[in-house]
Amino acid sequence: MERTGVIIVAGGSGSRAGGARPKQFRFLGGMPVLARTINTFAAALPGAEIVAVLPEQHIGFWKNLSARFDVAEHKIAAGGAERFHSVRNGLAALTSDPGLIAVQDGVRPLGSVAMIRRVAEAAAKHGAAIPVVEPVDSFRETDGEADAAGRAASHIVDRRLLRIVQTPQIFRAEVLRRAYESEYRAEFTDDASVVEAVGQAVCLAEGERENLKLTTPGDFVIAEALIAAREEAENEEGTTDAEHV
Ligand SMILES: Nc1ccn([C@@H]2O[C@H](COP(=O)(O)OP(=O)(O)OP(=O)(O)O)[C@@H](O)[C@H]2O)c(=O)n1
Ligand SMILES: C[C@](O)(CO)[C@H](O)COP(=O)(O)O
Repeated sequence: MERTGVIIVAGGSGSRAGGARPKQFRFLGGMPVLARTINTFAAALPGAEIVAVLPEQHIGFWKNLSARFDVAEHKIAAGGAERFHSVRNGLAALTSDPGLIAVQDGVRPLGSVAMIRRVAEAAAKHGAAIPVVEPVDSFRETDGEADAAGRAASHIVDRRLLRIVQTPQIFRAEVLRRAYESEYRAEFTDDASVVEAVGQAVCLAEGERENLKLTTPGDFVIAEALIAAREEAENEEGTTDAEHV
């Protein structure tokens, strides 16, 4: 596997999840969310340089918290105003000049080692790859603002054409670095949108439905249940599942 740098963006405030501290520091199955994410990447991509991007005001807190757990080696960088700026700060903190760079949401702790390696292999082959899953709901696009009664005209969207986008999003290093020289635009909600804006085609790799982004309080309930089910399955087998850390 080509040498890979990993930027784990955890510089957000977690406003939709609520809680006393940003969601990346909350506990899941007895361990901080961010520690789980870091350890999964260390297992998937041995020897990778990992940078965790954190809200500046929580860097000291994370250093104390992570010292209490077995967390893989990682550097720390300060976050920016938007996810885009946090990725840019993470890029500046990578020192090992890797061939590939993976960008991962710190709050997606449940993806498997196999999936991460699958996306990395696709990126090495095509220059840019992201994990996606097929939606299971129906979608409507609204045609404008809702009226005073809350009614908006809308039309059905063909969901067979849609994919739900996840992370890690992995790119040839020079492609990602060049793309992040762009000015920030509000439609840059992920890294694929940034690299596409400079002309790079993005390969879609198979994601995982369980690769949840912890966004709202209910997501934590689902994630706890998934972790408990995995641990139970591992105990029943009497082995350690190397697929999930
Ligand atoms: N300025 C920002 C904003 C987001 N992120 C990170 O990007 C990932 C995905 O973002 P999201 O789930 O939207 O996290 P928050 O921005 O923290 O959540 P919210 O929008 O609810 O405040 C998270 O790991 C988050 O910490 C970041 O590094 N820097
Ligand atoms: C990067 C991402 O997780 C891909 O699905 C997503 O776009 C992040 O969105 P958010 O606005 O930061 O929640």
